[in-house]
Amino acid sequence: MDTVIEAQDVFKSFRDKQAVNGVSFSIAKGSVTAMLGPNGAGKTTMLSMMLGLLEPTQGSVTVFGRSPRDQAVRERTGAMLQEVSVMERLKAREILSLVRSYYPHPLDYGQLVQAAALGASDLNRYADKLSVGQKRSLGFALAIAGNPDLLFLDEPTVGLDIGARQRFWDTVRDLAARGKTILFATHYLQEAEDMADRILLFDRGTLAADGTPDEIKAGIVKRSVSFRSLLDAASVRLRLSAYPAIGECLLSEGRFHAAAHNTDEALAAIFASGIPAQDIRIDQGRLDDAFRELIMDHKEAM
Ligand SMILES: Nc1ncnc2c1ncn2[C@@H]1O[C@H](COP(=O)(O)OP(=O)(O)OP(=O)(O)O)[C@@H](O)[C@H]1O
Repeated sequence: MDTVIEAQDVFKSFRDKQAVNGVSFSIAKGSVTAMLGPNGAGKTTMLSMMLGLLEPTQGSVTVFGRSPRDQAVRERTGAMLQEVSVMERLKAREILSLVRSYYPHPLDYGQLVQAAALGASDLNRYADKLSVGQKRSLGFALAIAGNPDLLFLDEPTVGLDIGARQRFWDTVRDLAARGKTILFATHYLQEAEDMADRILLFDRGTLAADGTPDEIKAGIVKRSVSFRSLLDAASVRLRLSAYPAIGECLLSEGRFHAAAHNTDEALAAIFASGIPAQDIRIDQGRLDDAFRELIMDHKEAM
């Protein structure tokens, strides 16, 4: 594995606040990783250390085998942070050209305009007069202006409408297909599930989980089979109790929900039990349930 980022036992404290508390991971070249976690979990602090904007209090972070502050590393790295500040008294097109000129091998101007999704008249406007969403799209174009090998995005789609969000992820997909390494922090579980091949789940400064979206779901998501039946709850539970494939069976709003690790075996058990079951559904569980559960388990363990 070609390692692009290596974080080893990283701690970061601000006065008496422990923002990152012993985090280790490595990021492989060409991977798309989502950093998930509730507010204040330490995602931005971790990103800032990978960008060389903050120094760890303890532990080490290397990018391309060097310090994130190294000039050679900075030239290969792009970042879109939560607060996109645009230079005053410069038009959008002027900022794009200026930022391109900082880099030895910038992306094509046309590609940047496409990523910024700005029309000719908006490109001619002063950047500080653009809407919040347009500023963020411009911020994204600036992040990729240097044709970076590594891209950091901190909650990149906040404030973008559906169309802009779609365009944004299409561009990210293109970049990933070209072997770029991408790390993004998000609160949107669906984005993490759709876009990332790996999720780092942060909770109060530590890593609560690390795996593919499927692994995270498989580890903790409760699958169940639900159905309606004219039989009463006691009879249903009594009949199902003979089948180890079925866990707890709850009755909610007229539906029985039978917990099961293997829903095929659970279905077979329901049929074998002779329970007259109707309107049978299989629920494979959802990532946001998994996420909530992980955070809860993690809190209890701490
Ligand atoms: N410069 C700072 N000085 C003091 N405390 C800070 C500083 N930066 C971050 N913190 C604290 O460190 C903790 C982690 O913050 P961080 O911004 O990394 O979380 P986050 O996971 O990115 O949250 P969010 O999802 O809200 O952006 C928080 O309690 C925050 O208040």
